[in-house]
Amino acid sequence: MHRSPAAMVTKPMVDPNITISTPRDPNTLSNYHNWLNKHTAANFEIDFQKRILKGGVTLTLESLTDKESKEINLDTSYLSISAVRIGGKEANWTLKDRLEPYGSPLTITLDSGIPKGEKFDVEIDLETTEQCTALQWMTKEQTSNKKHPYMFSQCQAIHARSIFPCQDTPDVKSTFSFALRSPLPVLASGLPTGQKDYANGTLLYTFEQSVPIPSYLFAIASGDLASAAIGPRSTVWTGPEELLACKDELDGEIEPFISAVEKIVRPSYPWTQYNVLILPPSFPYGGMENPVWTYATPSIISGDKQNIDVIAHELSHSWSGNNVSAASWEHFWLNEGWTTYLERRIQASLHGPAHFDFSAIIGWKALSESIELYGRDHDYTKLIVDLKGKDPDDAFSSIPYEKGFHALYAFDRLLGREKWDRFVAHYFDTFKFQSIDSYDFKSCLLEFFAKDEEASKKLNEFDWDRLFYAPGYPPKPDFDDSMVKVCYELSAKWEQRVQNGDTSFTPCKHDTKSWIANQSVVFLESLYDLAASMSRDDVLLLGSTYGFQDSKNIEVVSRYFQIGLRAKVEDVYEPTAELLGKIGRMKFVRPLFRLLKEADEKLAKETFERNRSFYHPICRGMVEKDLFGEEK
Ligand SMILES: CC/C=C\C/C=C\C[C@@H](O)/C=C/C=C/C=C\[C@@H](O)CCCC(=O)O
Ligand SMILES: [Zn+2]
Repeated sequence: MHRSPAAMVTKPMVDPNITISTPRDPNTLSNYHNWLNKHTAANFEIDFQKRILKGGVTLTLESLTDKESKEINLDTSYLSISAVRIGGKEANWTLKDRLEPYGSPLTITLDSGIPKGEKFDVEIDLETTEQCTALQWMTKEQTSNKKHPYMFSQCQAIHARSIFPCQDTPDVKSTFSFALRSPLPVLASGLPTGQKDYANGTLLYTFEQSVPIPSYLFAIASGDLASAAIGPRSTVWTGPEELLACKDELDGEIEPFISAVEKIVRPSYPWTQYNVLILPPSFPYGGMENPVWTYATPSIISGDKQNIDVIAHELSHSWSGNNVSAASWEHFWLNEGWTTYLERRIQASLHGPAHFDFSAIIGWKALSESIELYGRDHDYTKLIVDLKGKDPDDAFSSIPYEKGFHALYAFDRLLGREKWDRFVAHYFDTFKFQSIDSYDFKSCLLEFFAKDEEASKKLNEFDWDRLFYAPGYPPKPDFDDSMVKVCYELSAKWEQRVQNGDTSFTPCKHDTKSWIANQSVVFLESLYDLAASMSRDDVLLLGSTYGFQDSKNIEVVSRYFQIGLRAKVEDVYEPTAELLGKIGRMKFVRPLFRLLKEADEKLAKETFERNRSFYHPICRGMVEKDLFGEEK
């Protein structure tokens, strides 16, 4: 995702007089070092009319101290809580003042401490509110067939607390049961266990997640959903009108991905089913690795199977992130770096090694854009970031993905593939079902090779401080550039034409004929700097010759619009505004809005206001900051 300087405006900091004394994770107000959430039972009615969830949660907590703590602090954000019970009796509780960006801690005071290891249930009755940041509610008019309303959640990074009180930290994992009443089909991040109790046009949908998961992997969705099989343990879910296109795109693709990862990691796929929910276009990310059901943007359904690498990525999270989890958002690279690495290993295994390098070259471009936007010395360009008092959403960029990938790929090359792969299997097996930080990763690697003199010498000489704390670019390896060479050769010809008026090169549709869509992406990205000097004729010729302007592949058409906006070619302004009303994936929306603002600020702001309710609350907030800064 691209960042604009406006998006980096610092938020009000937490009150310095309040100590957030939790080990490892500074982004929770819960005292999870005193109490540990072991199981979460979520019981909600999905009220489409009021746009709220109403019901409650029961948290099974274990005391981690021997009667020392009498206070339980849970994360909440914009919740309406009506009762808290322990052992069936009303407890003494209060909702403290809001502390940006972490919300209002729910403090429950006990009459007496609880012996270490003892477990008890805390029942909380609540409703979500209009300000909930985790849920998007859509009217039936906002859906594609306009027949039924729709709702879905996105809890990463710290939005679960706006659905239910919890220890909202990836350092805590609990099993989950879900009981969700709705007039429309429901999905959740567990295995389905049935539908029952028909009442007033609604059913109770139940799910169980017996693998402990962190709160950010809590996920629910409900709407007019249909499903089709896409593999022996996989189904795709989406609106009935979109189902066949989604099935065609994904059918038969999942099992080869799973087998490719299982060749290098352990344990085998731990979540029983791997299903995909294709969401409405306002879904703000490419994909979200919710267990059992990956949530994905419809923009990956491009009809050419060219964007299903997003699914390879989300599936890889089944091991990295969902099973072995970063203990705090400061070590997010452990989730995303490993996942990006595994995703590229899948591509190499299915399509050949050049695809590993091709994807890494595209990733390097995304990395450099993020680093340049933040500035090369910015703390958020480090592998381990300092998020004390910060909102993790503000630190999100391609950096943990790509710098994380380079950290791991560096060890792959340093140790050699055979040794490294032995460690990869060991790492995922050692830390399965746990939350770890970068230092756990380091000691695991050092210990694994302790008896291998050659490997251990290399690892001890390795500059770990630079890896973890140096801002800016990581060392750039030599990539196999066979797949990008043709793209750069064509862009060199365009450069000659644009800058030196060299008309001996006549663009022709055959220039890109044998390319895959991502080669067009590389080509367009390589023209980005040149775009500022391109004439209207050049831009229109580029779009019409290669069919970029009408491409159904959003990765391609959005890059083409970026060129047109950079060149200030008015012909692309309206089509850009139109696209911005059809897609809410921030990867596309934010750079397009930023460039549209530079080209035509009025149109950019009008386009945002017109589509305000279409965007997901996370995207809405980010674009608002990008367009209006602090002025709103
Ligand atoms: C150093 C950053 C620390 C923490 C950030 C953690 C979460 C941030 C948050 O904004 C949530 C991100 C969710 C991402 C989901 C999926 C991505 O893989 C999508 C990537 C962009 C895209 O393809 O659309
Ligand atoms: Zn990811």
